[in-house]
Amino acid sequence: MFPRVPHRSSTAGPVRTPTPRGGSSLPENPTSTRALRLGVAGPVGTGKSSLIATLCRELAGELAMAVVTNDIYTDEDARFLRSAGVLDHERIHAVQTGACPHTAIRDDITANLDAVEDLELAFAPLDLVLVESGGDNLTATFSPALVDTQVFCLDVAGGGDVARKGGPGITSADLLVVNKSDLAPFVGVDVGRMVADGEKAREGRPVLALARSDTAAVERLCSWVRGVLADHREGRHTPRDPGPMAPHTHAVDGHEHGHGH
Ligand SMILES: Nc1nc2c(ncn2[C@@H]2O[C@H](COP(=O)(O)OP(=O)(O)OP(=O)(O)O)[C@@H](O)[C@H]2O)c(=O)[nH]1
Repeated sequence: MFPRVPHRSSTAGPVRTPTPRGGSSLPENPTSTRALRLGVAGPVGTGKSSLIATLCRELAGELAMAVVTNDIYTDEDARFLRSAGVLDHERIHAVQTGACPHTAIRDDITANLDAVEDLELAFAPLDLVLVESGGDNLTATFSPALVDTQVFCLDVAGGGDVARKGGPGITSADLLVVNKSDLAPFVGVDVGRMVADGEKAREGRPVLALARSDTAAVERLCSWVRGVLADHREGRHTPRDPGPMAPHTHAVDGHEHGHGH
């Protein structure tokens, strides 16, 4: 896809000179920081790939972007994004985790960090790299060593009570998205209630009700990304760790392995 490059430190350092881009309301990159790395996590099927496709569609005209996807056994999410035609195919890199998705975004981030850094070098200067986690459960969050900021995605069809159930993604991701709000009338969910539950759990951190067909909500999502990117460029953004998942075990090939996290 593109040449492998030596592994570099992932810290936000002066690795590039900014390129002004037409149409962006963002300030130029005064500190020459590397791209903002934005993770999108959440349970299976909540709309992570679609949210990333929407961000690419809306922002690729003003920001230089690339995407890393994670799937356990396939490259299906990368193929979905390539077929959506939202970015050049080479800017979308698939990581096959071969294990539970949180392993690759939190416990051993090497494959993802390599993919992010390869894209940043191959397409320098990039403004924004989106990293999609494989679909996991309510406890999966990104390591702050991999991404600078993270979105946790729920969807209304998963049940109106999910935002109340807590877990580090819901309570502490930088943005909680209550996705597919257009489906709420069909599944008997009160989106306002779900958003209020999320806000209560998050002590003021933002919650956004989103549907890809809702242009006002999509614009709010884009504005949030622009705001975090501006903070990142100005050195005002500090990556936060939403917190580890609970210790648990997985049965693999007849034996179990545990995660202490
Ligand atoms: N109605 C509606 N459907 C949506 C929306 N966003 C995504 N979907 C649908 O929800 C399904 C799952 O969307 P994906 O984007 O593949 O979800 P995902 O979280 O990436 O899925 P995994 O990678 O398998 O975990 C697809 O059928 C999408 O078309 C939305 O805003 N509204």
